[in-house]
Amino acid sequence: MTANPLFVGLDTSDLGTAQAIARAVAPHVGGLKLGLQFFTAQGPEGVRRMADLGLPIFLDLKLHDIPNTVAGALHSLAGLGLYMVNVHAGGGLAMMQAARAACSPGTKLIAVTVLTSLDADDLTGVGVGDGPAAQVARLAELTREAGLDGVVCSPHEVATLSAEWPEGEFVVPGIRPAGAALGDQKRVMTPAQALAAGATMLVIGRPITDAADPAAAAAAIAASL
Ligand SMILES: O=C(O)c1cc(=O)[nH]c(=O)n1[C@@H]1O[C@H](COP(=O)(O)O)[C@@H](O)[C@H]1O
Repeated sequence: MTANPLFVGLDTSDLGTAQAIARAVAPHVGGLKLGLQFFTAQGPEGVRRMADLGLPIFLDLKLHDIPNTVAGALHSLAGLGLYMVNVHAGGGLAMMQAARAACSPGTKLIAVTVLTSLDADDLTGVGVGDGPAAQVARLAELTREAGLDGVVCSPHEVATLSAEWPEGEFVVPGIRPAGAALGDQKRVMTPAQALAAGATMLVIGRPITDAADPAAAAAAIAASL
């Protein structure tokens, strides 16, 4: 874990916006998380520009494809000096093993278990009848077997998982300060609750980026930990 576990999620298509928020919150966060919206608009060059700010970068592309394609994508990312990248654990053991082999040695590789925007009803809709906790546990076990560094899970599962996998990385989105708008998130807790439950990284986007004063919002969250 980096010294400060708070990574700000910069979900914007605009490089200038991402740079401005990153500069404002830099004193209060441990790193930057760039995702699909940023990458589809700005590509690897945009990632390099963000890395110029000097903070660790978690590139959240949630890769999920056949093993050969995922491995190829990870080879393409080599050279960006990333702190962390992710794949979907639902891609299966062989895909995760191929990802492990292709990922740069200095980059942490983690797997998304069950998205924090899904609840038990949503899982039933995709054929998983026994709820988020059971599905997260199954996928975390598969992730560990594949030799990855850890998982993305919601704050609701992290206590059980971190007790069973003490050296694992537990990246936890679905974080909402008390009273904050949920948006599309369904399995949530506050930053302090998620950290106490065992998260090694907190990913927080809109509660910081949509605030009138992102620096103050990030500072308040950091102070609450
Ligand atoms: O892998 C992720 O980062 C991720 C996994 C997950 O299950 N849920 C989830 O919200 N995320 C990401 O975490 C960020 C959360 O953003 P906010 O909901 O705005 O705090 C977004 O950039 C999501 O893409």
